[in-house]
Amino acid sequence: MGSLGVHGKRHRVCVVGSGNWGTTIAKVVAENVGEHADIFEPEVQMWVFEEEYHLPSDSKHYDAHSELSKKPQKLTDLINHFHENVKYLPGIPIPATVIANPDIAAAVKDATILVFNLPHQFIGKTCEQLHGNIVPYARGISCIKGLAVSDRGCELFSESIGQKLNIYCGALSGANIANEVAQEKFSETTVAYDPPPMDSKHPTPAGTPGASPHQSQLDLTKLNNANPGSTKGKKRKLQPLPSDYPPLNHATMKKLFHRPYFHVHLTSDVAGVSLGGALKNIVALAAGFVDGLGWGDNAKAAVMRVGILEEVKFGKTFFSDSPTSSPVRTETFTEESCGVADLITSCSGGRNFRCARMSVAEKIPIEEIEKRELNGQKLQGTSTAYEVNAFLKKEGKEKEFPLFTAVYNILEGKNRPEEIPRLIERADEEEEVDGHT
Ligand SMILES: NC(=O)c1ccc[n+]([C@@H]2O[C@H](COP(=O)([O-])OP(=O)(O)OC[C@H]3O[C@@H](n4cnc5c(N)ncnc54)[C@H](O)[C@@H]3O)[C@@H](O)[C@H]2O)c1
Ligand SMILES: O=P(O)(O)OC[C@H](O)CO
Repeated sequence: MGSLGVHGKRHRVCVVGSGNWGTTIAKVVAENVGEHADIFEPEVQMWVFEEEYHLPSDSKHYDAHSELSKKPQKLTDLINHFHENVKYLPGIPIPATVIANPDIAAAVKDATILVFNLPHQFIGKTCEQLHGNIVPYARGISCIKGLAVSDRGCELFSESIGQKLNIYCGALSGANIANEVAQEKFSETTVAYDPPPMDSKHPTPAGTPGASPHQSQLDLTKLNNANPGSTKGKKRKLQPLPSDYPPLNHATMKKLFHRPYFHVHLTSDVAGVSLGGALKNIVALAAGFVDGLGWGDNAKAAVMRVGILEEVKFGKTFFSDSPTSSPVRTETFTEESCGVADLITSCSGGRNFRCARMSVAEKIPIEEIEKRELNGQKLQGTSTAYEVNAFLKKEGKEKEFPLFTAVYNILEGKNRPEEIPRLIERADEEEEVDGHT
């Protein structure tokens, strides 16, 4: 079972969610905890939103004589029997140390590291179920690509999870199409982790990359800040991690997520990492729309160019003074996997891109394509486009984000994909052209 090293206790990890990416990350984490038995418990719990699943006859596990194949079975039973998520990540073996658990309270029991990985529309309800069931000194990492928009404003999921559960939560995001990572094809990712220093016996020295201006604070008390893109919550104090656990710092996070085929870069820019992952899904829809028209790579490059600029502008406008993490850095979008690299991969082969392309090419609503093509997986771009638009409207800034606004209006049927060039045309150039005519 491994040695305890110099610390009395080891971290127990639970992955909250078990979809296409949730299962992939559970695989990554399980491989790593097995290699770092002095830091982590060897078993990884994976909470599964239980459902019945009937093995398709083309599954390699299908056996006409087996009870498991004759009728629908609980997905958790199938995952634990075959060590494969036969519905959401078929064909990929996962370590036997990943335990699929339908009971959320049991799955998170005693877990000191909670990895949140489920479609963003389900996180609110899931946090309600978690409330009161986690250890108070647990720490989180959100792998969710989306934003929590409410009448309180626009929050990062790392912030909203942190608020709801009174824990610190960082973020993981990158150019990471799940199936490629699951097949161990080389990818990079970005992990943002910027907790108060009490968890780390070796905090990042101030003034060095990865250091945070907030590392001298033990509590997250600036939460009534006037920044519209920040959490406007109640004051809260974090529970320190007991000293008999290994420290939870950048080095530990790297040991948890880094694989030879999945390279992790650590940063403290939680807002930048989260925003890159959420907003690129809107841009991927736009790329799919123009591709669905048959317009080719130049058109796609044009929407990607405008898209990355709107991502940075959104971050700078609304998250320049995040109370719970360092200010957004432009470099996070340009230099890290979670920025332009994720935009490129998502606009090449992501689900949002592919479904938007089919929707335009076949003239079928994207929700129908999602149901037909994704076997229960969820698009994040469509709801994010609506949520971001509601927030921009409230802030009176729709016109300042023409691509995000165009995607929303196309989904709403108020504009057509063919209008994208006009909708994203730069105002100054329109004036110059007018002046010459
Ligand atoms: N799939 C990818 O390639 C990928 C890569 C990186 C990041 N992400 C992000 O990771 C997050 C999770 O995506 P995913 O691909 O794992 O999910 P997914 O798209 O495969 O969604 C299916 C999951 O949703 C769950 N679900 C359905 N109804 C539910 C409910 N009512 N409550 C709770 N869960 C419910 C299902 O059980 C299943 O686990 C998303 O924010 C996504 O953007 C996905
Ligand atoms: O398939 P998508 O569009 O949800 O994108 C998947 C990942 O986010 C790509 O990094």
